[in-house]
This record gives sequence, structure tokens and C-alpha cells, in this order.
Amino acid sequence: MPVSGGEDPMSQVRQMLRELLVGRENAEGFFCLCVSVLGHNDTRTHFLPLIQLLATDHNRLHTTLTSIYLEYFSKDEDDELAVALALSLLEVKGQQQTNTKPLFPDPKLQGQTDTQATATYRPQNSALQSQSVSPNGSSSQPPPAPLPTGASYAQLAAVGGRRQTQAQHQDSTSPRRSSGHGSSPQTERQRGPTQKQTDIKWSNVTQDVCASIATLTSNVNQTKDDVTVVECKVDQSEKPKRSKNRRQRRKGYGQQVVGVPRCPSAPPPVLLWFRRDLRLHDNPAVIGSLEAGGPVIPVFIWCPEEEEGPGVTVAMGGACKFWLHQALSCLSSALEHIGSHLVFLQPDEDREGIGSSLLALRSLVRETGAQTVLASALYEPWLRERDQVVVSALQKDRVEVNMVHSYCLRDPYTVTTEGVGLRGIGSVSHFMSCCQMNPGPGLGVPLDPPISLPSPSVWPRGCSLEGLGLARMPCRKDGTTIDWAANIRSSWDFSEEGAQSCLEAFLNDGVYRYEKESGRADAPNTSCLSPYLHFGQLSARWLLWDTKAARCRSPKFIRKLAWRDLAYWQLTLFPDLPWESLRPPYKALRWSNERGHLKAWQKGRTGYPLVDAAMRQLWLTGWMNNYMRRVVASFLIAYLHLPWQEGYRWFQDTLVDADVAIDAMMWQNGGMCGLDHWNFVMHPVDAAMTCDPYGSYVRKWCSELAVLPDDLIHKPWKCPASMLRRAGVVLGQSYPERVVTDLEERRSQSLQDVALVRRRFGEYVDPCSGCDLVPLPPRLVSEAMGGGMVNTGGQFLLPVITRMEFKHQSDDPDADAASNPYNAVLKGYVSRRRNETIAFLNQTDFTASVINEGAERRERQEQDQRRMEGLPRPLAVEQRGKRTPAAKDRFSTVPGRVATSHR
Ligand SMILES: Cc1cc2nc3c(=O)[nH]c(=O)nc-3n(C[C@H](O)[C@H](O)[C@H](O)COP(=O)(O)OP(=O)(O)OC[C@H]3O[C@@H](n4cnc5c(N)ncnc54)[C@H](O)[C@@H]3O)c2cc1C
Repeated sequence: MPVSGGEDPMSQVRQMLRELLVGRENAEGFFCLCVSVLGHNDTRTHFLPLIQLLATDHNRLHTTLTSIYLEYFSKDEDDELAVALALSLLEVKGQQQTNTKPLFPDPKLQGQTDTQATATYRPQNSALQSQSVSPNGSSSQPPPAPLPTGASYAQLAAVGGRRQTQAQHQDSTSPRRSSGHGSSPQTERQRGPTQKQTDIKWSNVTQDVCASIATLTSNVNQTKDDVTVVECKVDQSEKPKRSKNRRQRRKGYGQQVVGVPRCPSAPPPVLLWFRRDLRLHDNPAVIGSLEAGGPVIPVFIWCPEEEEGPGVTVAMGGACKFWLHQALSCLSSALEHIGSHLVFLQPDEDREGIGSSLLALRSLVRETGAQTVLASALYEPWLRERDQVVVSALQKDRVEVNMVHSYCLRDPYTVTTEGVGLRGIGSVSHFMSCCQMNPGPGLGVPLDPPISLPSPSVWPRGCSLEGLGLARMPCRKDGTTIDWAANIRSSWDFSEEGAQSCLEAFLNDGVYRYEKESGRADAPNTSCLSPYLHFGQLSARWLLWDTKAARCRSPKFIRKLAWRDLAYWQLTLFPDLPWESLRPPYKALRWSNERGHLKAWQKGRTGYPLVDAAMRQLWLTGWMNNYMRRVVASFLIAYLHLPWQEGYRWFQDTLVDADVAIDAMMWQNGGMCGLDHWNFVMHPVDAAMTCDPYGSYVRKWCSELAVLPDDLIHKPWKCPASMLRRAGVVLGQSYPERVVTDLEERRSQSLQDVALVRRRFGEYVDPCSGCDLVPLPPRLVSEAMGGGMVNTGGQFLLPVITRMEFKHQSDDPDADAASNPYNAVLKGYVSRRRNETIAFLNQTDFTASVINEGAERRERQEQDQRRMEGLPRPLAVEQRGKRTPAAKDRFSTVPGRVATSHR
């Protein structure tokens, strides 16, 4: 269609939209015109909100346009991002329901046209309602209208109209194309001077398109009389200041709602069942409850038996319960702030004295007359089963229950290995390939929080938050309270705003160092978002969007979200993951039952400062970073020979982010019996070279060692007695002696034990590859029949990733670890140069410290002598560690005083 000259861009788009709807223009032409007229940046920002209005009435057209948009704008995404997008971006209609019933119980609303409903507010429309399309543009659902042969959408757009040159110019200034930053609309909006202008344009776009749609639909005799149309607006004053930029960028997508459908009779209330989605931002269940049109009754039911599941999961340990209490308190305040209220319930008991969420919900339904229950789906197999029971029981009572997907980026029950196979299963790359190959329903765009929730005229009875007993502290005999959580309380902000600030802080700072330095324990280089993600105070979708829009993108960080989803996928495949080793032979491993060692490890009193610092940080704050978790796990397993389940359970009890799926997967992998194998073992001393090279982490958490020098603080047993004396350290008293000293021997023993069980249970070792074999769960068997598996007695066995060190050891089980060419200690995390430095320091540190001692003594004597003789003090020479000039690796810095070369 020719574009008339002289018109403003929006009139042109409006005109084009009319042409499109009456069939005189096709989807590609419309998209091309948008790019040509609005330019690259504005099209990227406004196109999806613009076509959102077509999502229901013209669903197929909407799908086609979304596909075109995605293909065009995903052209130059980097690989990592593309994979992450495979986990997320696309949306199918009704994505949020496991129950497929419509979300509009009100017949009046159901009866109206989709266009009208859209004007009221339909959050599912704010998600991209395209069919499943992979980031590379392939579609698993009806494909979009074909392109003219040989032409890409990018090319089509480039020939779209008379403003081509200008549009192309805008392209070249787009942040993504020029610098690799900020591919999303958000980043464009972040750019100060243009921001206001863009916002104004956007409101014009919305109004214009609404007007145009209204005009067009009036032609087909549709009336808006049944519905109170409330302007979709974002109340800037409601936004916490710190997140302003990011929040603003989203406003085209997650419009806030202040209105409900007008209805002749009062609609029944909706129960909004909060579980692990304790937030108002980007919560599809919250928005879904608004859609139902009735008063909303937010409710939280505490039923610990259901959380625990069938095995020993310690799903809600002490630290987690404490966090939950605080998070609920914050959510409750947030709800009060928007005129609502959170009802706390403890389950009623049935005739056998067993309480359940179902009973609690049933009595709430009876009390309130609610006909709809909305909740965010949970994926632990036992919780899913519980939910299925709730859904079917309430449905029998004629109550509609909708379980909305939002906890992970991908619903783990929709991930399949089709087209990828099982090779490499357990690794995050394999998992991401599965998601990429089978995109399935995804997440769409984040939703803003509601400004208000309609209240019932009478609130149901509930108990107090304290009544749930989540944060009850033990009492001493004298009646005083033991406040074990005091430090946790002072270390975190438990609110949703706390989560947002944490994210903001990370994206402004830590993310710049994340790629290379996320292992540092002495610097805040990771996001610290895990507890917020665990309790759903921050949605993974929100996090992904903000991360993608940040100035500095870290593919490694984005991959972490895939790790999270991988853990949930594994738990759905292997419900025994938290208590049963996946590799059968390893169940027979010889484990130690030395309780003293376990106690020392738990209390941070092993005598290894790095391990102790981490375990004390865990106890005091409920958290430690990933690298430190690996250090302490390696120590427990490879050096203390204690079973991984002990570590898992302690973590579950003490971590504020304790997450059954992630914790179990990581401990299984660390315990050598998961789907994946760590290909390294962290050395309790040498690992410090990466994470705490100057000892400041140890100084913080093991303050009794604070005065020791950098190079000896990780091994106080190597300090000369005089140094310990001066530092006030008495090993065995002020700081514990090492619980084990023969580290090398213990490592060898651990390796030999593995070789032993692999020999004993040879049927679980693949003779060709030497890999361990794992029995496959039925779901994977049915997906992968015929693919590279060995069948033994009805069990399907699959070769899984196996540490090279184990394969080699199996040839000579009695050999010691040092002679194994694949010795995993320190490998995988370090450079050869660093290994050499460590070896050098291990050899020389004792000698060096003795020499230093001597030199210092001589210096002191000389100074005393000079003072006595009244001579001036000699000029101080600055003495610092020296860096090898050509060193690429900062660990080549030799600590202490280094002699300058003598010519
Ligand atoms: C033995 C062991 C046990 C662990 N137990 C838990 C646990 O109970 N709960 C938990 O959330 N994480 C666990 N992790 C994973 C990881 O250590 C934490 O997620 C991370 O340290 C949290 O800090 P962060 O938010 O700063 O992480 P970041 O590095 O900033 O990562 C961002 C988010 O990605 C996710 N993530 C990061 N690493 C992983 C991973 N390896 N697997 C799955 N998801 C990941 C988390 O949700 C995290 O918040 C464990 C790791 C190990 C080695």
C-alpha cells in the first residue's frame, strides 16, 4: 500500500492497521511499514503492545505478526541469549492454566467480544500470544504466512517505504547493533534525553490504536456497554524510586489495572492462594484473580507435612521458615497498601487428625462462597500431586481452580529430549538444547503489579502470622529467647522491594565482574537473589528481562537461570533426588560415620579456615556463594568421606535459599552420584587462591585469625609458633586444630572407594565408554525409545557423564590420587600457572616465613640500636608483593617481600 506523504507516522500506522484488518494489506507489509515509518527502535518498543490488541479477536494474525517481529529482532542475538530465550520468550494462548478452563467465569464478560475484553484488561494478552516459535524462527505450531522467496523480514522491512533511509539510520544507532547492549525496548527507554519523548509517543500510539480499533470494531456492531473501560495507565508515583528506569521500560506491556467489569449482580469472590510466589510484581495469578471480576481474597496456608513430601527433603528448614515468615509479613503489608489483606490459615484436620490444604480451602470456599481459586503452580512432584488432588476435589464442588505457570522459566513438565537425545543429560548445555529444540509454551513479558485489589465485604477468619509458628525462637531454661536468626535478620531486606534493589545493585555493579570473578568470596560479585527467587519474591521472567536489558550482559549469569530450570526438570524426572543416589553403585560407597567430623563441619570448626569461614557465614547469614558451596561440599565428601545427604540436609536447614530441587541436584553432582559429575575437587586450602587470595573473607568470618599474614591465613598450622603467639592464636583453643591432616591420603582413599564400587557393580559401567550407567525414569524411556541404551532385565540404562579420573582409576583401583593423570583436585577452575604458583608457595612458604621472621627480628634489633644511639630512623622502603611483568594471571603475584634481582 502506498504511504501518503506528509502524514505523521502514527496516522500512517493507523491507516495501515485498518488496511491490515480489512485484508487489504498483509502481515509482512504491515510490519515493514512499521519499521520504515517508526524506525527500528520504536518498532521494537511499540510493535508488540500495538498488536496486543489483536490477540484475541485476530489470534492468527497476531501470531503471525509476533513471529515476524521475533524473527526480525532476534537476528543478531548472541548464542547464549538465544538459548535463554528458548527457555522463555514465547507464549501460547491460555499459557498459564494447567486447567484449561477460561479465566472469565462471568458470563457477561465471556459473552462480549474479545476486543472489548481487551479494552478492559487481559493480562494474558500482554504476554506474546504467538504459537510456539523457537528463537531461530522455526515454529512448532501453524507457521506464519510465508515470506516471498528469498526475502527475510529484515530485507522486507528495509524496502518498506519512503522513510527507509531514516529508518536505516536509526538502526545504526540502535544500542544493540552498535554496542551489543540493550536489545530490548527497556534499554532504549533508559537513555535519558529520549525517554520522555518515547513515553509521549507511546501514549499516542496506545490512544491512536485504541481509537482505530474502536472505529473498526464498531463496523461489526460490537458494543462496549457491558464493560467499564478503565484507562490502562501506570501510576509513576507508586513505583519505588530505585527501580524507576526498569519499571518504566515495561509500561507498554504490563499495564496496571484499576477497574473491573461492571456486572449487574455481585460476582463471587476469588481465592488467590499464595504459595511460593510471594510478590505482586509480575504475578500472573494476581492479575488472573483480577480478571475474574469479583472480590479477591489472598490466602496463605501453612501445611509443613505437605511441603516435606514422601522422603527426607527438609523442604522447610529453620532458616527457610524464618525467611518465609518475613516474606509473608512484607507481602501482607504490600497487600494492605493496595487495600487488600492476606489471610493466614493453618489447615483444618480431617477425621483422622490430618490437616491438609484441601480441607483449609474447602472450608474457606464454604465460608466465602468463592467459585474460583488461583495459584502459581509448584513443580516438586509431591506438591504437584497435592495440587492435582486439590484441583479435582474442588472441581467436583464446582469450584474452578487455575494453576498458573510462573515459578520457572520453563514448566519442567513440558521439557522433552525430543530431537536432542539423551547424550550429555545432566549438563546445562543438554538441557538448553532440549529447550531450544522444543520451545513449547514460554513466559511472555513481565506484568506490573496491580494498584488495587477488590476486597470482599467481609473478610474470612484466619490466624495471625505469628500463629503459624514459622519464626518461633527457642527459649532457655531461664525464659530468655535464643534469637539464632538475629544475624540473618540484619543481613537481608526480606521485601519484594529488597529483591528489586538487590537486582538493581547487581546489574549496576556485580554483573560487570560476574563472568570472571563470580567465584570470589571476598567481593559481592554475584546477585544474592537466590532466596528471593526461591520464595517467588522475584520472578525468573522479570530477572531475565532485566538482565537482558542491562548495559552489561553476562551470558554466564543468564545460564544460571537455565541451571535453575534444569534442577526442577531433574526433580520431576527423579522424585527421589533429595535422598537417593542416582547412580546405583554409589549407594554402596564406604562412607564415614564420624559424627565429630560432621559436627565440626557444620559449626565451622574443621581447622581449615576457608571451610570454616564459609560454614560460619552460612550459619550467621543463611547464605554463601556458589564457589564456597563447592569448597565445603568437596571437603565433606572427598576429604571427610561423609555422605552427601548429610551436607544436603544441613544446607536445607541453614540456607535461606534452601531449594529442594537445586540443592539435591548440586549435592548429588558433588557427591559423585548425580546425572552430572563435577570434574574437580576443591582443595580446602588451595581453593583460596581463587576466592580469597588476600584472606579478607577468612578475616571476616574467622576473626580469631585476622592478624595472620595473607599468605598464611589459610594454613595457620604452617605459621611459626612465634607468629601465632603474636597473633594471639592458640591452635586447639582459640582456633581448632585440623580435624584431618592427611589430605592427600584421604583423597586417594575416596578415589579408590569409587573404583571399588564401580568394579563391584560392573553392570552399571558401560564397557565401551567406561561411563557410569543410570536407570532411566519412565518418562525419558518413552521419549527416547531406541536411542543408545542398554537394556538389562527390564531396566533401561543410560551412559552418563563420568569423571575421567574415575574411568582411569578403575584400571588400577589401588593407585593413589597423585598418580592419576586426571587427578581432579584443582582442575577445572584454575590455570596451569596457578597450579605452579601453588606448588611453589607450598614448597617455600614455610622457609619464607622463617626467613621473614629472622629478617624482622634483625630489623627490630637494628632499630632499637639506632634509637639507643640517638640516630635518625632509616627511610622506610615500601615493601609490596611484586607482579611478574608478563603475568596474565593475578595469582602470579607472590605475596610477602620479594627480593629484587641483583645485578
Ligand atoms: C552444594 C550446593 C548446594 C546448593 N544449594 C542451593 C540451594 O539450596 N538453593 C539455591 O538457590 N541454590 C543452591 N545452589 C546453587 C548456587 O550456589 C546458588 O544458587 C547461588 O550461590 C546463589 O547465589 P546468587 O543468587 O548470588 O547466585 P548467582 O550466581 O547470582 O545466580 C543467580 C541465580 O541463578 C540460580 N543459580 C545459580 N547457580 C545455580 C546452580 N548451580 N544451580 C541452579 N541454580 C543456580 C539461583 O537461583 C541464583 O539465585 C547450590 C550449590 C551447591 C554447590
